[in-house]
Amino acid sequence: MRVLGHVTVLVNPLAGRGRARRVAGRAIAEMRRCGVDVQVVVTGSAEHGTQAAAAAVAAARDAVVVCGGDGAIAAVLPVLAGGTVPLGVLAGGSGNDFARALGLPVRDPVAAARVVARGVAGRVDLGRIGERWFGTVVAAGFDARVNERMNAMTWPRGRLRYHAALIAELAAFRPLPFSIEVDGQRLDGDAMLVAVANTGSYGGGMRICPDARVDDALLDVTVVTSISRVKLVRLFPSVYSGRHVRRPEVLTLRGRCVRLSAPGVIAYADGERVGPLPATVTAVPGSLAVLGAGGAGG
Ligand SMILES: Nc1ncnc2c1ncn2[C@@H]1O[C@H](COP(=O)(O)OP(=O)(O)OP(=O)(O)O)[C@@H](O)[C@H]1O
Repeated sequence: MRVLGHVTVLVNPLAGRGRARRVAGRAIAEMRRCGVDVQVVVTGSAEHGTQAAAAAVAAARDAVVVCGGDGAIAAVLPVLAGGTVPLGVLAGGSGNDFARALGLPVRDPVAAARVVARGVAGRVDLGRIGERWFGTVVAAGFDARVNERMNAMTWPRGRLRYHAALIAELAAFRPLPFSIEVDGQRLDGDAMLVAVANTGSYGGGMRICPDARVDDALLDVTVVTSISRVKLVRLFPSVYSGRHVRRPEVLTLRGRCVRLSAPGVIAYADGERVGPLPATVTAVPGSLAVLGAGGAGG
């Protein structure tokens, strides 16, 4: 087996509420056992992650490996996008939707370490929202509001906080007047949410755009049109299977360039706050080299 020479592992200690630290311990030991020279940087912020990735590329390391979740991966995309230094992923976040979409191991740190050590990279698409790169999904509307509300809460912890934010937002939410343009085709109307996806899921397996593929050079768009709260609650469980897209109140679109506008609506990408709409989202085919990519679709 050919083994990768020198890699830098960036550990996000916040990811997965501490899970990344445990994953890092096991995965790094396995990489070293395989003969990889591993330099470890525990990063204190997303900015620190970006800087450490830039330093690794400048130092001609063979790969930048992120031990964290989708947010920590997003932090290194400005450095790695468009280049040849591959990203390695040791899934240590709560959701790990990017790793899932690439078919990388998300529950087995030793298996993830072996994928990195093998050193075989494939290229996948990324998206851009404005000037910012993303790997998974841009969310705007109800789901982004839940995210926004959850980030402002300090209690309860974990999954419960998500559900508490969801219920609170549901009580307050009104449909939003969106304008959506996909490759020049415009659609105006009230909607609960719009998601623009490079890969199929967000939030740890919620398959909001279930047919999105990371290597098709296209973005998938899911629009949940204006529906009652009761219908929205009923729709929610089907997002886990992706069956919601079969319902008449859900529209799906596909294209290379998506323009979104809706007054006062905040966009999120890779679970991180981007800012208020309007925004232009584009697909950038083959822009990221990833170790072990090419195993799965999503
Ligand atoms: N390299 C980094 N080092 C430290 N903190 C980071 C880094 N990258 C991002 N962060 C911050 O840590 C938070 C959590 O990061 P991350 O997304 O990696 O884990 P997660 O939220 O548990 O996983 P997921 O996004 O897959 O659900 C981010 O919202 C961001 O504020």
